[in-house]
Amino acid sequence: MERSLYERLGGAAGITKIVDDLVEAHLSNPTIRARFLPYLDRPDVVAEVKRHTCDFLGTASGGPECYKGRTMPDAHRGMNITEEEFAAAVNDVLATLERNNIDEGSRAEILGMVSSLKVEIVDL
Ligand code: HEM
Repeated sequence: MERSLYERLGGAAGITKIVDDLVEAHLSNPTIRARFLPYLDRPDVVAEVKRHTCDFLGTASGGPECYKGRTMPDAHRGMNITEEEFAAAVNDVLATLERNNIDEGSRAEILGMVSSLKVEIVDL
């Protein structure tokens, strides 16, 4: 039987590493870094958002986690995130997965999931 996406991401430990790397990638990405810089003064908030993002990925990939963060529209409402910013964030996701040796099929699955969320995140 094929391994679940959760297993292919390396389970809880693999996902934690991916989310840590993703935040670093966002902070180095000129298109979106300004959105995340203010959080550097709030390590408690960063920890909470990271934990939510791990649970979000865990829940979406078939792991035992249960996402208890806000809905995507609630988390991003009022930010006026542009299509360009959304594309930059997706690029960070794909580059981070590749850097963590996640196979191409799994990367394509995540690209599909993330792309489907665009209407819940952009222009709110
Ligand atoms: C690619 C699709 C995206 C997904 C799957 C996603 C997912 C998430 C998740 C799960 C959270 C945590 C929500 C919570 O703690 O309740 C979050 C928060 C956040 N996201 Fe996104 N996001 C995406 C795109 C973006 C983009 C494009 C930006 C900005 C350029 C962005 C900026 C933020 C910020 C600043 C927060 C923290 C909000 C706060 O705590 O006030 N996100 N996102």
